[in-house]
Amino acid sequence: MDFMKPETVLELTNVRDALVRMEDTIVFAFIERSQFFSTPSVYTKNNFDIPDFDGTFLDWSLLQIERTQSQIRRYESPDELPFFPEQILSSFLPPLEYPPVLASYSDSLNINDEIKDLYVLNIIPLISAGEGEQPENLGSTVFCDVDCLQTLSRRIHFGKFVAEAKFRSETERFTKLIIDRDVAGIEDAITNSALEQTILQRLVKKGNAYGTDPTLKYSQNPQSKVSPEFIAKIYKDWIIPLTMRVEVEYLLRRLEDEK
Ligand SMILES: O=C(O)C(=O)C[C@]1(C(=O)O)C=C[C@@H](O)C=C1
Repeated sequence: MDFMKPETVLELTNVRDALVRMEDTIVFAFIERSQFFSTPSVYTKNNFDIPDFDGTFLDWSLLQIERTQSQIRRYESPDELPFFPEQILSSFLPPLEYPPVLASYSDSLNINDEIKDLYVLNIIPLISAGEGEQPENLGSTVFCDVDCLQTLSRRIHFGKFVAEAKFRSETERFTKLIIDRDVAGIEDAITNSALEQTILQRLVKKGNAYGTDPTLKYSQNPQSKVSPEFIAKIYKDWIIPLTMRVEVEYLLRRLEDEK
């Protein structure tokens, strides 16, 4: 996929290849986070006395990182969406002129708040080293969280590219479903259960392979760092359903923007 060449972005096979590649990034991000305990103090609002800031240490860190990364043009890329869209900065570098691929309302479809909440509530308990915290690891923990959140956000919002590719290849079918506001029909049209099964099975294999020291492969009991079953569960319960939600929400508005 090359965002300068829209035809490559609108090819569903290319979009799916990118999603497969992101599995690696997500599995490794979870493995990095698994070194640390759950660390509740970084997710508790105003637990630390942060000057001029009302929120959690995670929020503060994420915001500082986004402000820096916005200046190196991270959010000009059509596949990156900030958690704090109102507070990012513009870059001193020349603006990037990507040819538009997605509909004009695409940036306003942003479910990052929801992704952050479910990450803290549901994903951390499954991937962290256990309950509790070590005071010397607050920064390292949050750094891993930012990585996990950015990669989850990119993966889930990639649903927009999936949806655009599907809309263009079956415009008539989707146009009818959109006019009828037929959410169940849209869900049905975008679901590929066989592909989901393949993804979940591959994740268990990746979790095992990436999370285990390869030199211990033939030992009695090589321990994987994050349970491969939990990785598959996180995809099944949250990542895939939210990707589909993004697809549906994107499609429901798609006729506003007939190009
Ligand atoms: O690849 C697709 O067609 C998608 O819609 C993406 C995705 C996923 O999140 O991986 C979501 C729903 C489908 O059932 C299969 C896969």
